[in-house]
Parts: sequence; structure tokens; C-alpha cells
Amino acid sequence: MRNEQNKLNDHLSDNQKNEHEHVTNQNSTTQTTLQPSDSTLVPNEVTQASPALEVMQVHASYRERRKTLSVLDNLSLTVGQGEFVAIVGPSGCGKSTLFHIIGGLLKPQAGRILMQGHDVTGQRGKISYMPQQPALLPWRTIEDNVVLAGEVSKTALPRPEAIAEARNWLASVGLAGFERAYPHMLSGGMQQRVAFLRALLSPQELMLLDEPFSALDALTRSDMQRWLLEIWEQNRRSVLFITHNIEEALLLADRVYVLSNRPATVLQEVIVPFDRPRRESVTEDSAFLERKRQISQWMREEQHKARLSI
Ligand SMILES: Nc1ncnc2c1ncn2[C@@H]1O[C@H](COP(=O)(O)OP(=O)(O)OP(=O)(O)O)[C@@H](O)[C@H]1O
Repeated sequence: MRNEQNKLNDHLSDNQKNEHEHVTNQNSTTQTTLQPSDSTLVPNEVTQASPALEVMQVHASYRERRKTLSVLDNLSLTVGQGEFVAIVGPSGCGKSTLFHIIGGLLKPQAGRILMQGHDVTGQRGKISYMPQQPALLPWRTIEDNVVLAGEVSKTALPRPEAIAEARNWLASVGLAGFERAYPHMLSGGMQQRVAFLRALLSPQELMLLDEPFSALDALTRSDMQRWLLEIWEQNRRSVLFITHNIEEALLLADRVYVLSNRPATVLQEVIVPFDRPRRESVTEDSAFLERKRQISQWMREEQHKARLSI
């Protein structure tokens, strides 16, 4: 692993090397910077600068028929205010379980979830969520689907204002004219735009996006990535994004966490050094390609370990 890290370092310019100081192996004894792995269970003082999300030393397991399946092991990570963070990890390593814990649907056996410095472990309603499938309500019009999350919030806008806001947003994402349509009348990509708007207009600061483009064909997915970049860069919400696609993670995110096999822990953390606004051409940059190659290798090593342990 050290060799790989050194090769990567040799390849990078001085500027990029500074960034690379932040590429850390959280299991290694030569671990450099970055809080998550050495954070303690004492919450930070609550300040304006408190991260949008701190996952602190979370352990989780499922119990089935007297067997215990350990899924998350001492997993720590953060999402700063207005930061876009991606998670990549082997299939079945525990990514969705982590989202369920952050969303308060499951309680971890140990560890805590903090949002803006407040302990919200096991509390629901603190995040907005966009799942793999758009999950729009088929009996509601597109604009009624967009305003849905706002309706159940205490800080909801009066309906006429909420609808006007939804219509403006729908126009800005190329869906003018579809406000009164029903979900089945839209393509998969269009439905995902609506699901994203619904999450974006929810009052919660933190958005969890769970492989939102995995069900789309390659072309639509690429369109959606470009679209998401633009919309996010205008709004800068705090985002935690699960994807199996390494290129997608590097294109969209400010940082990428690479998870290990189950029970998942943070294997690596990669700072993505490219400026915003970021455009698709960044995927041809040598520093981008090197990071992509390095993450792919880490993932392959995890796959190999998983095969050996069967
Ligand atoms: N409710 C449950 N009861 C028992 N085991 C579960 C439950 N939910 C998930 N698991 C198991 O926990 C492990 C982690 O599942 P999880 O869905 O969190 O992984 P994932 O990384 O999101 O998977 P994928 O990459 O395939 O989406 C898997 O082995 C899964 O079979």
C-alpha cells in the first residue's frame, strides 16, 4: 500500500501533493491528518462551523436466528457545511445500513450521529433522502410531489408560495410544462430530477443520496451528473452520496471515503482537488485519472480479500 501511495505522490504536482497530504490510510500507523478516525466520543463544541454531519465510531450488526452479522465497525466520517462527500465501497459492505443509521431508522450498537454538533442518534426527520428509485407518489402531480417534504415540515411555506417555488425549480431543471403531469408520464431521468428537487426543497440541511443514478442508462446518467453538478454548485447543500461508480464520485465530490468489506470501516479518504465550478472535462485530467486508478486498485484489493475469506 505504501508503494502505491508513493507512486501516486510522485505523479502529482507540488500543489496536488499538498492536497495529497490529505489522502490518508485510516488503518495505517503512518496516518496523517483528518479527524474522523481519531475523533473521540466527546462532541465538538457546537459552533457555526460544526460539521453538517459527524458519524462517530459507529458499530452496527444485525441479529438473525441467534447469529450476529457485524456490518459497521468503528466507522467515523464527517460532512462539512456545504460539502459534497461521496462514499464508495464493496457491494454489501453496509452503505445502506449506514444511511439508515444516519436517518435514524436504525440505532447503532455503539457510536453516535451528530448534526451541526447536536447528538441526533436514533432521531428521524433530520435528513432529506433521495433513494435509488425516484419513489414519487403516483397519485400526486409532479408539483405536488416536489412540495411533499415541505408540507410535513413545521416551517412549511403556505401552499401557493410552495407551489410557485416548485414551479420555478421545475422550470430551471427543464421540466416546465410537466407541473401538472403525473409521475408515469415522465422518463426515468425526469423522475429522478423531481426526486432530487423534492430532497433539495426539504427543510433539512443534510441530503443523503443513495445511488440516485444507478437505475439509469449510461447516457442519461451522464446527463444527470452534469445537471446535479450545476444545481449543487448553485445551492451548496451538505451532501452525502453513495455510488458504486468511482468516476462519478470523483467528478461530483469534494471528498471520497472508500469503505472496506463488511464489517465496513473507512479504508481511505481522498480529497478531490478540482476547482468549482467543475465540468466533465476534469475526468481527462491526469490527477483525476490517477485517483481513479488508485481507488479502483483499493477496491480490487478489497474484492480479493473478500474472495480469500469465503
Ligand atoms: N434488515 C437486515 N437484516 C439482516 N441483515 C441485513 C439487513 N439489512 C441488510 N443486511 C445485511 O447487511 C449487510 C449490509 O447490507 P447493506 O444493504 O447495508 O449493504 P450495501 O453496502 O448498501 O449493499 P449494496 O452495495 O449491495 O447496495 C448485507 O450482508 C445484508 O445482507
